Amino acid sequence: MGRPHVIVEADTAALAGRAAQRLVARVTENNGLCAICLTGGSTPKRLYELLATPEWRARLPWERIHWFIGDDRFVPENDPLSNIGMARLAFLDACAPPETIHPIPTDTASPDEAARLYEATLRDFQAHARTSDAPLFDLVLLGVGPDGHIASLFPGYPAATETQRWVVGVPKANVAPFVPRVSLTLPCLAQCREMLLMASGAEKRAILTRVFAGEDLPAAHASSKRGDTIWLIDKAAAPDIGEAP
Ligand SMILES: O=C(O)[C@H](O)[C@@H](O)[C@H](O)[C@H](O)COP(=O)(O)O
Repeated sequence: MGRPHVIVEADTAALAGRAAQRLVARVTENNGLCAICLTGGSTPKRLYELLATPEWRARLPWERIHWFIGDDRFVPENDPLSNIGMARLAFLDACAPPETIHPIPTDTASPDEAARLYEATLRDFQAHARTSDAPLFDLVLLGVGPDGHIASLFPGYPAATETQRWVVGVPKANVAPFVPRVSLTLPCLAQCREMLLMASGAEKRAILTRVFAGEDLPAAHASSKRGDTIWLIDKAAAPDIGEAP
């Protein structure tokens, strides 16, 4: 990848505020139905909680924003490991009309079956709810794991190099304890006006150094094919790559 566009904020609270501003900007520039792809993890949780506060809640046209999830564990939504469950608790259930929330269907027979159904949901949404020239998503949010994974695309596993399918089952990966997962793929995540990758804390500095050096890692291959790719990080996570713009 080329040198990424990097925004460095002072701390996690400032990072969440900047992410909320960008989300509002993406929604405001689209007068039709908006589509936002959420992610799991601790960093975005701060953003989600911020969106539920009266100040930010009032700034969003909730009835025309549709919420998807970039990956999830194959567990019920009320399991503490569920990404959509976390997002529901943090803001969706309080703010978003139920029909605008699109979870990965984990009450199905297998992760592969869930992937097939979710891909059909996404393709149907793009065909019928988006205007013909719009990419699938207005905004894709992502976090990065210490091994350079994004969503559930782990380095060295087939899901990370999938080129055709939009959603895949992830039956194993080198994390313990592992729970089978379902993940959007790089070609699916790339269909967005903005990809916003968030990372905070000193424990992310080493992996960001490797990603920004262009190592062969899923996080280094993640980019928007239809718009901007932005890394939003805090000072503690920032590698020594020069001054932020
Ligand atoms: O379900 C998950 O855990 C995510 O989808 C995963 O890709 C996450 O975004 C990264 O592991 C970063 O997580 P943190 O923000 O918690 O470090």
